[in-house]
Amino acid sequence: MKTLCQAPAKILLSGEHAVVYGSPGLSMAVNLMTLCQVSFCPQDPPFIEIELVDYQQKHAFPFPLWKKLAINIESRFHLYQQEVGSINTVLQHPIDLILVIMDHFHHAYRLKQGHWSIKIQSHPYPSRGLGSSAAVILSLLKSLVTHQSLNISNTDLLALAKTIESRQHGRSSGIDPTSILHGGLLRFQHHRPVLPLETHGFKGWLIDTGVAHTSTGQAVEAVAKKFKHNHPIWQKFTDVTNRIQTACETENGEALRKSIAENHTLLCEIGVIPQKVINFIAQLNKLPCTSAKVCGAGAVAGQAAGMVLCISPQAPQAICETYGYHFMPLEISSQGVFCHILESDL
Ligand SMILES: C[C@@](O)(CCO)CC(=O)[O-]
Repeated sequence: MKTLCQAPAKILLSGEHAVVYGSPGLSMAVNLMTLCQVSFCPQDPPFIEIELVDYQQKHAFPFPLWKKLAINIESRFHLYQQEVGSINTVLQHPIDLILVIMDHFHHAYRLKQGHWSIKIQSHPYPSRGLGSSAAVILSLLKSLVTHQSLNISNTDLLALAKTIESRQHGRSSGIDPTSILHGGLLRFQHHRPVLPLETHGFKGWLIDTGVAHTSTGQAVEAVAKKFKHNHPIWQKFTDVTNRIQTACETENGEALRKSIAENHTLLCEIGVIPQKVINFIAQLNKLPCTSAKVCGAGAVAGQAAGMVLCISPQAPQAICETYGYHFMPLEISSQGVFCHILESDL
């Protein structure tokens, strides 16, 4: 069998970092696709071939080697959990994420023995807070589920995706995989059902400030050191998220822009927005009917912070040109991850 799975990217309208501490978050799936092509041949000797198109890498692992490498990664994760190592020591190479996905899938559902061939290609904006790891995780898990004809609930799939994403983020709230699985705009909160929301005539732009100098895991780790679980800032995030949700539901553009600006201020307070991006957003916010915020984990070092979401009727061309930033219209993906069967076994 041969399959092709497509997973959208995600942006956060509100609640990044705060969701890790139980606050609600609002996330939106966007039309920047990660592609995962998988073929399986049961007759061949057990073997996993992996091509990472973005890194121009091809790897091949006999089953015992893959399992040994996966055990090493899990050991590093346990050291991180015991506060012996930093989160960045866990997944050390792009291939490590794939090995961990295969390993966790195998433990949960037993990977079929045979020749697996996996090819993954992300959209052109990785490491910008668009949920690239979650898109890789879900597109590959969905591929394996399709190949093995498994009947797995969304809850079980998301629990597995969140466990795997923790190897990348340290603490994963699960908002990125949830958003990528469902598509559209949704409200996410730990221990609460996911609430799909209408997008109405949501108009915005995505502006690329460049690859964040620190990973999502490092940003989450740095925030956790300064802001504990019971810090009052998380309630402020909750309040602003509720206001953004109401503004979306009532199509109140002015209230939406005001709350997006408040959310940006909170992100500055927790220290995940570099000064250059703070200056840039201040310029954007001076334009009529415009407000902007970083829409992923941000960065705790360097000058770039990944993607900025700019809510505005007009394209932010002049200011982006001054900063040398590329921008594009925001395109919502109403559909979450989905798989096509390119060749069946029959
Ligand atoms: C920074 C964070 O809150 C959002 C990343 O998109 C991490 C998470 O919730 O897993």
